[in-house]
Amino acid sequence: MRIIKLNATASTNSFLKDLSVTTKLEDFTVVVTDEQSSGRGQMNTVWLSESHKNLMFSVFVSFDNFDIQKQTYLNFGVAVAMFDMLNSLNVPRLSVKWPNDILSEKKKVCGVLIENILKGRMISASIIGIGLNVNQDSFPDYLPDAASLKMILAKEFNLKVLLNKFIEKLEYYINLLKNEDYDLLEELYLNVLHKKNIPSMFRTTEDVLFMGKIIGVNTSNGKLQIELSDETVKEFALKEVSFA
Ligand SMILES: O=C(O)CCCC[C@@H]1SC[C@@H]2NC(=O)N[C@@H]21
Repeated sequence: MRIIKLNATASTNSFLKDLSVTTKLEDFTVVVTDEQSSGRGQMNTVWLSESHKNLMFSVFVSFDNFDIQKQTYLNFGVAVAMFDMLNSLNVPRLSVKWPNDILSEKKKVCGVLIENILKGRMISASIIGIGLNVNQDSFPDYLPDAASLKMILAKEFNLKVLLNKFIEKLEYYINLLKNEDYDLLEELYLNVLHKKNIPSMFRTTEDVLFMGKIIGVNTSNGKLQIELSDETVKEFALKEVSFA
């Protein structure tokens, strides 16, 4: 593992992606920063994080023969790695909200943005971007569902120690992925999936409300599978559905 420590950058994902174009990177090269001016989230959202208080980093992982159709398993591995690391710190009531938000006490403590470098139908490398809310004291009112580890556990954490612990876990789960241990990755992910098998109210993008329960994820397209009251199963892509 090689760690590149920056004081400030626009986005660690962008920095690492640019670096990978000009430099041959070894697996688990990490770019971590104290401050991000254009942190990016999923679906073109903005990732806001107080400088020096939280972890903002990206990890480079290359693949020999990794079909883009299997990328859901990479998502499983990254989410489970973060769950596992936080669980080892006794962070309470942890779950993974599909696809890869990590919740504690129903609040989001970590977001993941995976960006792939493609060669045809194959993923030649992935940039795994992680924003982990660690020592921030509060979040603005417009982010009512966000929290930090400090807000939940009432103590501060050393950022470097957490980063090292996570990379150790990530190496383990990426190994499972490279060994094509797909069923195990799916099982581990489904075991910690938020609201799995619990009847819940959902809202579609068209503002339609419906009852259903999450039963799994379609591993070939990454969509969330929700079983409706009449036992039919519907699949939803990111942003097509949310909890009501
Ligand atoms: O929940 C999300 O929408 C994903 C957030 C990912 C944020 C991290 S912070 C480090 C890395 N660099 C970025 O620009 N984004 C990711």
